[in-house]
Amino acid sequence: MITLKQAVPGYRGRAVTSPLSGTFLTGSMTAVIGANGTGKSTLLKTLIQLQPPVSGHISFTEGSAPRAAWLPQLSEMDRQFPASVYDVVCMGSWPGRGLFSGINRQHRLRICEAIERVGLGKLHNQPVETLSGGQFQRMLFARLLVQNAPLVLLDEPFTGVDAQTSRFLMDLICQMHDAGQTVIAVLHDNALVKRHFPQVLLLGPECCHWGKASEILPYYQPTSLNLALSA
Ligand SMILES: Nc1ncnc2c1ncn2[C@@H]1O[C@H](COP(=O)(O)OP(=O)(O)OP(=O)(O)O)[C@@H](O)[C@H]1O
Repeated sequence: MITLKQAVPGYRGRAVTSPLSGTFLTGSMTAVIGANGTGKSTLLKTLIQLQPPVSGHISFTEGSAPRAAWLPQLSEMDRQFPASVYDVVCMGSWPGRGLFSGINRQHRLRICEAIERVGLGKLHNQPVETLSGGQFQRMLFARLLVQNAPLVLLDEPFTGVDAQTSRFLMDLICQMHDAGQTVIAVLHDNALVKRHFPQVLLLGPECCHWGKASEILPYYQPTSLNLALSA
């Protein structure tokens, strides 16, 4: 469980949201929605402790932050990185084995299973720079599967991805949730949120709303600009 008490995400003392109070229950599935620039990505970075809140508190039931897997926005990823699909998915096993220890048979099996599961079975050795947008995102999901972290943070996971792959990746997210992982995802598609996410956190310039999707979604209609930017 992650509890926010008047927590304000921001940069170098400058708030980007109004104060947030509420709880992400263990095993819950929450969509973070709101217009561009309302602080959705900044909130995820704050939850994963890449930066402290400007004010207020974030506490964790276990005492310290749970192990987290983070899928950043596509625009923050280096797609020219000289590595293969296998290399990138392999990075998901670092938290379990340490950066400098070798990979054993079990790790290799887990990595290969994840690559198969996302439908990239024939592309193990494919250089990352040659992947399509959908293949790239599938590879990052394979890395999330290998990480198998209790907390999964997804920042616009369907950006640049075709409808079929989006549906496939959404299924994977639901499977993570069914397996007990806590999922927090930034999304711009209200219909998708309504279909799959029981909880919603709506960030706005003046105030924020947090609760059941059915209660929060009527407060927010994404503009065509938001949808275009997230497509
Ligand atoms: N590294 C940074 N340093 C300072 N300000 C930043 C930094 N990154 C983002 N910001 C600012 O913080 C505010 C919130 O940005 P953020 O990316 O969190 O919004 P967002 O809701 O995720 O937007 P979008 O939907 O467009 O991705 C914006 O005004 C942005 O300019």
